[in-house]
Amino acid sequence: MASDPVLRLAVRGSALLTNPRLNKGTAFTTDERRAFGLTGRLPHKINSIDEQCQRAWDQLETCGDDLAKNTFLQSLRDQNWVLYYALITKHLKELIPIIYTPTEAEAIANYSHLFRRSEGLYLTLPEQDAMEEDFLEQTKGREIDLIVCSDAEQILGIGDQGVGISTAKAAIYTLLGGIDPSKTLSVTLDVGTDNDDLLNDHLYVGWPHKRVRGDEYDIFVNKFVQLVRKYQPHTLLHFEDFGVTNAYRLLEKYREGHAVFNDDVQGTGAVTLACVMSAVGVTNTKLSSQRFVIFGAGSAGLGIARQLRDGVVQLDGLSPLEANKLFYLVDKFGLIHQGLGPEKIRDAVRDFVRPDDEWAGVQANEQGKISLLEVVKKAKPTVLIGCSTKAGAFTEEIVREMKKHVERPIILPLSNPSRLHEVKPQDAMDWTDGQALIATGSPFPACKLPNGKEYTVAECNNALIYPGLGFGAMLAKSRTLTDNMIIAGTQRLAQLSPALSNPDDALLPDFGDAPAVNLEVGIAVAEAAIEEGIAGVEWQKDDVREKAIEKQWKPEYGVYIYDPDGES
Ligand SMILES: NC(=O)C1=CN([C@@H]2O[C@H](COP(=O)(O)OP(=O)(O)OC[C@H]3O[C@@H](n4cnc5c(N)ncnc54)[C@H](O)[C@@H]3O)[C@@H](O)[C@H]2O)C=CC1
Ligand SMILES: CC(=O)C(=O)O
Ligand SMILES: [Mg+2]
Repeated sequence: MASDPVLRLAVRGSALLTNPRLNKGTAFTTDERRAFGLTGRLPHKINSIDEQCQRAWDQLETCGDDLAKNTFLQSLRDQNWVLYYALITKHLKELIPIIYTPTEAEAIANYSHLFRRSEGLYLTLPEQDAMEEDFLEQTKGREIDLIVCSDAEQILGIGDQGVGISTAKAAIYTLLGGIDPSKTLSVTLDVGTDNDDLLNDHLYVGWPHKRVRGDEYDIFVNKFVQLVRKYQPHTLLHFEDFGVTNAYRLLEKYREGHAVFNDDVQGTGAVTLACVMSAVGVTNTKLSSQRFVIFGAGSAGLGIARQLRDGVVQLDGLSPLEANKLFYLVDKFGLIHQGLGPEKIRDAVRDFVRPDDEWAGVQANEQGKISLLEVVKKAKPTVLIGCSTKAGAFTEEIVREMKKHVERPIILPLSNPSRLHEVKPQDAMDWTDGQALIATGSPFPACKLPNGKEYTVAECNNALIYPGLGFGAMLAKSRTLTDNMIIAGTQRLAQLSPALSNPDDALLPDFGDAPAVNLEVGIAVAEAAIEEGIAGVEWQKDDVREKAIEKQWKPEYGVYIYDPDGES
């Protein structure tokens, strides 16, 4: 579906040129220029979208570095949505790392200094009396499919940024999930920040106040969620980069009765399960015969542990209790084991706490921690996953120790951006004599193998699956996003893994194929919703593919007809 195949518009002149959803720039046709009062506002030549893309690409290439490219693309989006999405779609592999991880981390860290134009809805705690009015100002009369919101407490691996991320995540929904950008809304929930650099920066654009927590925070977030439920009850509500305690609490609190999704928990869990399923296919073993060490037990780490555990239960038939025993979680206090005591063990990790007697006699380090190295020595993991933000944590000693006990170690350093990865893929490959199966959170170049061949490092990033999960839930008009729907999407992703047909190939599909992959994920998710009886559509499972293709938004210009009674 083109953005708007035929649109009847009452907007004219500069109001049309400054509306990024409607603006076509030099692509307005002669008839449109005459009808909308644009003849004198545009140079003579009428360009095709391909010519516009070429011009934008040439300009982009003059930008000095990736951050400047990110800023350029941001400006382009402010001017012309179709051109922005068309350009990135044409150069997906090169430009996703510019508008998303790793460059987006730098853009968010510099948000206040790069700020040019408002984007989405800003809801600030001290101004919450006006929240309903502000919300309606941006949503009234609009049919919104998706709201991406963030309180920016744990942005990627760079921590508390006060404001940021939602717009990049929403753009990915359009690029990789085919979701109409006019049906998305990015929301910043500004509850202050504990980042002193921002608080001391007089150009900081957010609310310069310590981050508000506790009841006051809950009331503010609840007010927002209730507005979504009241005015946009069918919208998918996507939570991104909340701090770990809020991430789990909010997901549990709101997921019943509304399609709510936490990307860092569920999206990361799903893509990692797909990746491990693919690796297990290469090693010709089963999920249930793995031993998993997860380093960093925050939103992502715990989401991964739960999703892998549920995968073991659903796919291999283990009981949840048996499946829990396959996991060893390591966080700031070292291995999470009973002896740490209740103040160091969050409720959410309870399923995975190791018994003390199992570790009797194991050497704790000088701070009393059972270190990652000791865990690797004793647990002999087949899968080592990093989501700790601790760059270089998978040292040579640790990786070599892992290799002693397993022929093909599965090593997934997932922290973002690239500089925070727990190990460089090439190092992990060298230390395992070319035997490691590797995927990373941000894009990395291929590794050189001892036999002179190259190994493609898959990007295990939730963007390979969350746009499809969201699209599928929306397509089926599902009231909730259930675990079954997520597993269905995950299995479809795993089936598309290149390693399935060639064990030397990447563990996950290439990001250049991410739109087609997410479409397949979306179809699987919508089919699962229909099977579960929770879809809100009249049509049947057999119709899903056709409906999905029909609903995909494409960055193409529609035809505009002037109509004084049309959209103004
Ligand atoms: N590849 C992907 O799709 C995704 C990657 N991530 C990445 O994972 C990382 C973590 O993200 P979140 O889970 O959202 O953050 P988080 O703050 O919820 O979790 C980080 C965890 O690591 C622990 N940690 C920090 N330093 C440590 C150390 N030295 N040793 C052991 N544990 C340590 C923290 O205590 C915390 O529990 C980030 O870099 C993020 O970008 C997150 C979501 C998706
Ligand atoms: C990819 C992502 O969601 C993160 O790094 O937080
Ligand atoms: Mg995230």
